[in-house]
Amino acid sequence: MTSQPISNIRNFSIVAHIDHGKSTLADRLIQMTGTMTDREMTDQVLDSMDIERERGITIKAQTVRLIYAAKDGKQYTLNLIDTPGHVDFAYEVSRSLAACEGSLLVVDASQGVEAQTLANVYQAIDNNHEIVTVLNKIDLPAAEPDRVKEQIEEVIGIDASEAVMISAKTGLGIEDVLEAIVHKLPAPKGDRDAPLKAMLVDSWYDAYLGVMVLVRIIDGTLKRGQRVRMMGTNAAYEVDRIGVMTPKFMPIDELGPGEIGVLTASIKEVADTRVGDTITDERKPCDAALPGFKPAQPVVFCGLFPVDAAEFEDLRAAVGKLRLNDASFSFEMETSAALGFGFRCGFLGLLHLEIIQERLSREFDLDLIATAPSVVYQMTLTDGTEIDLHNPADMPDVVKIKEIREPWIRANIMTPDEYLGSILKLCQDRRGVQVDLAYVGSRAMVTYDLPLNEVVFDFYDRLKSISKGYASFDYNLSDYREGDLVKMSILVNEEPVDALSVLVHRSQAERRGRAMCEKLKDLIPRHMFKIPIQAAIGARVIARETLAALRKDVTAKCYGGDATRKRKLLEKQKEGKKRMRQFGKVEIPQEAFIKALKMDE
Ligand SMILES: Nc1nc2c(ncn2[C@@H]2O[C@H](COP(=O)(O)OP(=O)(O)OP(=O)(O)O)[C@@H](O)[C@H]2O)c(=O)[nH]1
Repeated sequence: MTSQPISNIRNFSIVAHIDHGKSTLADRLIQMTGTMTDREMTDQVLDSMDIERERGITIKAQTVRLIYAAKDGKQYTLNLIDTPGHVDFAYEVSRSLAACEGSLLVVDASQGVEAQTLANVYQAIDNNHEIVTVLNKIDLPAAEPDRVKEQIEEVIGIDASEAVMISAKTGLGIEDVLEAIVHKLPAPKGDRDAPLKAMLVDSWYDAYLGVMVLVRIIDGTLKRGQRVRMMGTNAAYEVDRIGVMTPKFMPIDELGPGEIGVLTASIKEVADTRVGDTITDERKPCDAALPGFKPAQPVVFCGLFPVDAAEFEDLRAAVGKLRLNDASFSFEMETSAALGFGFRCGFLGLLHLEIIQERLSREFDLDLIATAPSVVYQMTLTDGTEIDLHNPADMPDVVKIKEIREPWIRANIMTPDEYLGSILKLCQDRRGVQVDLAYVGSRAMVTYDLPLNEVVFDFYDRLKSISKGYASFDYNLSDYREGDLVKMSILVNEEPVDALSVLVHRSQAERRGRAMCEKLKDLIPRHMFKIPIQAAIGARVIARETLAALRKDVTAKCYGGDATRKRKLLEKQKEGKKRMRQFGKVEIPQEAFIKALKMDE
């Protein structure tokens, strides 16, 4: 591949609300520019992980270089950086955007602007992007392009009169998108003769090539064999390979200013690379690193334990493997009185947590118990020590605590008018503080400050069910605020089950405690004896349920009868047992740990 003049390069990303058609459009662009043959196109090329495809969400940002012969007779190199479509990965999104000069704003013409459309497009605008508005799904009978254009102008405040109308599904209008990219988005700028300055945009692990690092060259050139230094981690490497993704890796000799490509350099783990870091020449470094470098911080933690204690080593190997490819996932060993050996894991957010759990059970075939997700609390102790608490089980004695602070988020919710009342109530119940309420046509746009603690568990599920799926939600971590938080323990048959203890706001403790006891009463099977289930703060019991004793043995009714039937029943019971955990004399099913925490209001 010959090197292009910088004026023929366009770097762009696609910003959209989930499901508005970002991946479908990306695939069409790849197909139209002949980068791949139809046979090579799997359903959606850019979302390559199984779970991503199944759930239809983009998790890891990927990139692709397209060669487009435009109507003006010139050939252009278009670099598309795919951004993850979820708030958990906000920092990755911000770095991907910082690597481009423009964005395609894709809006579903039948749905209009949603919460994530706003969050993402504002980020693009913050990065000084030129924006090309694309209205997708105009093939749908419900499409209302004129109304949506108006809405975009009104809500986002950008000119939508020249919006490109397309159907990514049928292929209509895709060439217009390519022309708009070439003519409306600016070419990158950069100085070829300056020392190398490149941004580390993303990294991932490839089974054949090892750790691959996606870079955007700002100034200078990057060549094979060059010695480079990462300015944030201060590690130095010799570059083994340079290439571009088409979307397959294709080796090239050199990357110049404005270009986006990939390097490999015998880097052992993805964790050795930091998104947002600046890469420079070891011998002739640039003066200053790029601004805005911020290592990813886990915000949600939970314990993961094997159902079968013998699988602990398998779990250790599995989390180690996942970490190879995901620097933002962290873990350390943990022991629980109730659950034995496991790991305390840190995640960027709830979706991230769910993805990792799912991968562990699916790809590694592990049966896991996950404890209640918890946020990171900051504490000041009476002796002045500051600690970060990741696990409610490690909560210091209350007399030693001077102050507890919890993370708050600013949430944007967009919803059809008719669900607004219930949504406001939900936010209010979760200790929310209303910041703003505005209308866009018949849709309400509410901004709330909420404690992350109240959102982590099932806020999103509740929001979706209240609004029949129509409300959309987006958030940013804002600050830490002091809170009157207490540790609530759950006792089953008088024994505390540490994996079920949670930190709650004092005002919510009784309600949460009662709900958890009621849930557990339904989730724990009856035993031969009566089982008290209690919620307590310190020594004070705040809620109690009693699970009545079971009278008969399951096989009693086939006494003297058919032996096969009896064996089958026992086997069935054994199967059930595998998913149970013994607590003192009581067996608690695996599913109880998560289900007990869900609130049906
Ligand atoms: N009718 C119609 N459906 C479309 C069109 N474009 C995409 N879709 C469908 O809309 C759904 C979502 O499309 P995706 O491309 O996966 O959406 P996305 O924005 O990439 O979603 P994330 O990857 O989760 O961010 C899929 O079922 C697509 O088949 C279109 O132009 N017309």
